[in-house]
Amino acid sequence: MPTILGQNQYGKAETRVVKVVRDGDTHHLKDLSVSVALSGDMDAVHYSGDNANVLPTDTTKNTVYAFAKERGVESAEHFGIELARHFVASQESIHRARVRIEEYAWERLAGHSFARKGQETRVAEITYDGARWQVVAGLKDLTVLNSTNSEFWGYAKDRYTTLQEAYDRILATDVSARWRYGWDGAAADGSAAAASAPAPDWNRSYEETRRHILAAFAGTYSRSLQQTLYAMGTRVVEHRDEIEEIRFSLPNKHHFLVDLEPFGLTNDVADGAVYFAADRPYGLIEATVLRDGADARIPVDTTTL
Ligand SMILES: O=c1[nH]c(=O)c2[nH]c(=O)[nH]c2[nH]1
Repeated sequence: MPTILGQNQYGKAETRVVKVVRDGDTHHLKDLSVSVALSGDMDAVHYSGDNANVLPTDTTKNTVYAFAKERGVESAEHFGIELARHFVASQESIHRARVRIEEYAWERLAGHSFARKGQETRVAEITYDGARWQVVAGLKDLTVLNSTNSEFWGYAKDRYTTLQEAYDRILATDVSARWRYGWDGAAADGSAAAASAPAPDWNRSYEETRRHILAAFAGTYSRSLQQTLYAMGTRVVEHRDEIEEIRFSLPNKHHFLVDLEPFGLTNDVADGAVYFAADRPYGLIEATVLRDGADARIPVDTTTL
């Protein structure tokens, strides 16, 4: 044989598992990406396509979900130890298991509302034509999640609709928002004297707008992400006189309850539910909320800003 097989390993990479444990109105969240790599007696599958020693990668994924349900996720380390031991102990052909885990940290906004730890990106776009200013500020990658108080049902259905109605789902998004300030540097009499119209306190405005967005996200009982978007925009425009319009681009980061029935496990939202966090495709919900009478000037393709 002109070749021999060298080091090899296989498994499922980046299984995204979210576990929500409810303690009354206080929910506890674990959010992991788990990558399993197995190795052992794998000559035959490579040399001749004999799969007898191959525990499917699909099974390693299922095991991650089932273990999250049955054994819980006390820590990434402990969870990884349980998994690695299981694969080596239960399959004669597997001699080594490497489990890599990334854990995403969330900070609590309220009982069941969370923001991903790590600062979002603040953005600003300033335009000046020699007479007037336009300032559009915003943020992106502010990841938030409500582990309850979100429903989606009563939607239009056609022959291609398979989505099940949801009465208690996870609502998660990466908030991207752009807001336009009314300030244009003009004096009250309309003359373009930049010095005569005081500019807003940009830093305070940013912090307050961010705070209102988060408060509206956490405080809105949501029947759709569209409704939550409108509530966030309304709250900003109502509380911040200096802002004329705000535009959101919100990916709907779907979290699906994992079907654990094949493993004899129930997976109920009320009892330590395990979710599959899908990354794509995602719904993308976008809209502008305007002060009544304001011009819509924020470009529609805000993500290029
Ligand atoms: O909040 C939602 N809005 C939608 O428009 C939609 N569409 C969908 O499939 N799920 C959801 N969720």
